[in-house]
Amino acid sequence: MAAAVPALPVSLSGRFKGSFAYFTIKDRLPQILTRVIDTLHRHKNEFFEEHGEKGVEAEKRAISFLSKLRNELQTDKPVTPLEDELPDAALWNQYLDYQRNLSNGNGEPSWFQSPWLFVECYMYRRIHAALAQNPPIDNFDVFKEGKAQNFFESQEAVIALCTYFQELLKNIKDLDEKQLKEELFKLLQVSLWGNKCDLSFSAGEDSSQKSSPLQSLENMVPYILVNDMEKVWSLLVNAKKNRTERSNVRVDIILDNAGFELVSDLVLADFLLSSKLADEIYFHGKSIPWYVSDTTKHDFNWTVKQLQSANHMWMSRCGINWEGNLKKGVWVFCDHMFWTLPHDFSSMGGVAPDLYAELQKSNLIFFKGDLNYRKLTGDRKWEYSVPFHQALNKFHPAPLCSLRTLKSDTQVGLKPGQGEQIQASEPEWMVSGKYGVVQFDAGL
Ligand SMILES: O=P(O)(O)OC[C@H]1O[C@](O)(CO)[C@@H](O)[C@@H]1O
Ligand SMILES: [Mn+2]
Repeated sequence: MAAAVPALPVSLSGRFKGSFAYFTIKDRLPQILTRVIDTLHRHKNEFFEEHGEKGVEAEKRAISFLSKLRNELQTDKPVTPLEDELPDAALWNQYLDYQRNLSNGNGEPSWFQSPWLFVECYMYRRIHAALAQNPPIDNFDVFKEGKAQNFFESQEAVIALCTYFQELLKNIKDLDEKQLKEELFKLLQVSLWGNKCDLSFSAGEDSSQKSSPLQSLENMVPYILVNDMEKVWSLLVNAKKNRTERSNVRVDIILDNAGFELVSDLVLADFLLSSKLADEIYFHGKSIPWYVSDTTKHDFNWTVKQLQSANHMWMSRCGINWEGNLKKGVWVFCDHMFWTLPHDFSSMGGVAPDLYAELQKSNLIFFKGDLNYRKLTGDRKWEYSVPFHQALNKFHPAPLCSLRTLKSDTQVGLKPGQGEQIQASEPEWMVSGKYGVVQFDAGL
C-alpha cells in the first residue's frame, strides 16, 4: 500500500490573533497604503506639469481607490474580484474562487480570515491597479523613490563591495579551488545579509546597508541557522567539471529587493561568471511594483546605469562590465507574471508551465529573500524540523538554494530542538531579520 501523503499544515493568517501575520495586516499594511497615498499627494504638481488637469484627475481617482482599499482592509471586508482588465486579472479571480471553495461555507475570503500570503499579495496587486487603470499616470511606480533612496544611502557599502570585488578580479585566475570556495562563501553571505535591506518589512522606513558588508561576516556565521554553502560549492564544481562545449552551466537568481541587496546579487553573479563556475546567469524580477522594494526591469537597468556612471572607479568598472554581460547575452533579465501572483511555488507547474520548464534548464536556482521563502514553503505553520524537501511540496524544477533572512514566522529544516531553543531566549528570532538560512535542495 502506498504511504499516506501527510496533510499540509494550515496557512499563516491574520485569524491567528497576536501572530506576525495578524500584526502585519493590522498595522504594517495600512501604513504602507498610507505612504503610497502620501507619495501620490506629493507628486501632484509633477503630474500637473507633465499631463495638465488630466494628470491631477487621475491622481485623485487613484487616491480614492486606495483609500477605499485601506478601509476594506481595516474593517476586514470580503476580498473582492479584480475589476480591471490587466493580463493577470482572470488568474487572480480564479484564485479568489479557489479560496472561496477552501473556506467551505465559513464566510467569504476576507483580509483577516484568509491566508496572509494571499491578502498581502492582493494588496500589492490592487495598488498596481490603482495606477495602471488611471492613465496618464499609469506608469508611475509609487515605490521608485524609496528604492532609489535605499540605493543612495547604501553608497558606501556599494563602494566597499565593488572595490573588494575588483581587487579580487585582478588575480581570480590564479586562485586555487580552496581560495575560490572561500570567495564564493563570502559573496554568498554578502548576498544573504543583503536581504536585511528590504523596505516592506520596515513599512518603507530607511533600511539601507550602512557599514562595510564584508567586515562582519565572520561574526554573523552563528546566525546562519541552516548553512548549506558546501553543497552549493560541490554542485557548482561538479557542474563545471562535467561541462561540455554544448552544455553551458546556467545559474538562475530569483531576485528580491532593489538597492544594496540587488548590488550584492549582481556581484555574486559576476563572480560566478568570472570564476567560470557558471557560463550564464538568468535573473528573474517582478513585472509590476511589488512588496515596496522588489526589483522590476526598470530598477534593474537603472541600477546598472547608476553604477556605470558613478564617480568612483571600481563602482563604474562594475557597471560597465555588467552592461557588457547583458549585451553579450551571458546575463539575461526576465520577468514573468507568475512572480506577482498569489500562488505558492508548488502550483507553478500547473499555473505557469512555461516558467517551470524554463527553470528546469537551470543547474542551480537561487531564491532571494523572505517572500520567496514563504512561497517555496507555502507560508504554512510547519514544524521547524520538517525537511525542506517536504515543505517544497513537489516544487523541484532544478537544484535550488534559498538565501533568506527570517522576517516572517515560518521556518523548516532545522535540527530537532534548534528552533525551540532560540525561541526560549529570543521570542522575535523569526521576524527580526537577525537570523538567516542558506538552504539547499538537490531536487529529485
Ligand atoms: O523582501 P523580502 O525579504 O521578501 O521580505 C518581505 C517582507 O514582507 C513581508 O511579507 C512582511 O509583510 C515579510 O515576509 C518580509 O518581512
Ligand atoms: Mn522584497
